[in-house]
Amino acid sequence: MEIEIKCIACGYGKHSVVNNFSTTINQGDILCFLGPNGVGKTTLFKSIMGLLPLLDGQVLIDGTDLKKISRKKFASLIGYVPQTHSTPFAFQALDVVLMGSTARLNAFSNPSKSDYIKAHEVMEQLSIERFADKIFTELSGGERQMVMIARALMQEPAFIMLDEPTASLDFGNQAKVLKELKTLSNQGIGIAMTTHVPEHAFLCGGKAVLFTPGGHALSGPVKEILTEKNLEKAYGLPVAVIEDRWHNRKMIHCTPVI
Ligand SMILES: Nc1ncnc2c1ncn2[C@@H]1O[C@H](COP(=O)(O)OP(=O)(O)OP(=O)(O)O)[C@@H](O)[C@H]1O
Repeated sequence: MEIEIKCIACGYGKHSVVNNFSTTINQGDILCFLGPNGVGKTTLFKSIMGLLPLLDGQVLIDGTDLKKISRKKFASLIGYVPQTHSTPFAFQALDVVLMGSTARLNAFSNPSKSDYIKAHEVMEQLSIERFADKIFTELSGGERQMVMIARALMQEPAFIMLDEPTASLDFGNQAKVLKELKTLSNQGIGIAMTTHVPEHAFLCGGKAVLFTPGGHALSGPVKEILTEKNLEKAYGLPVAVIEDRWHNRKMIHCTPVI
């Protein structure tokens, strides 16, 4: 299964932010989107998710135009973890995770016993089982982030799109989320995520899309795209990309030169 993004333009009203952008996401891929603030990564993700109307182009899932896919079917194909998440109601974290299963339910049906079992399993997988009974709005930003990833996993989607999934996480939880995303991609789920940390893209392996300030996108294997030259072009300052070895493991560090 693949998501084909074909020459899309997206933005607000008549104002386009991203123009003529194309890429393909296959199941099992990890595709990291990088680029400076305001270049249009969130706008692009919202447009792919159908939350903003496309100004031009098409998003095809296995050749079928997104517009022809029902919302219910779509939810079973792509899970979405937005950048900010708030809920006006005092739901328990477990309820928020269970909301992921509503994609598969009818309008008036309640989650089944197996949905509850699965929700607990997913929370355990992400080491957040201890938050199950806590009120979502009373969790920290990072804890809420993990709950939202669990909610996306409840949908059992073929793809997950995550907008800055590591943004408010501590050092350890950032690594835990990246490791989890790698595991999910090894299990065949296609992952698309935005990040402001080039090292995270190197840790994930896979492919990268790097937007430069003019909105031009470079895409390809991470090592070919996140070069010193391209990163300097994107962020407007020299960047050192250093290959290293640690206990026989290849590591890549990425540091701005200030
Ligand atoms: N609701 C909106 N209406 C009009 N313009 C918007 C709206 N939301 C965002 N924009 C504009 O669209 C542009 C792209 O914003 P977007 O949030 O997609 O960037 P981004 O690359 O995700 O940024 P960041 O890395 O800071 O999250 C920005 O210039 C922003 O001001």
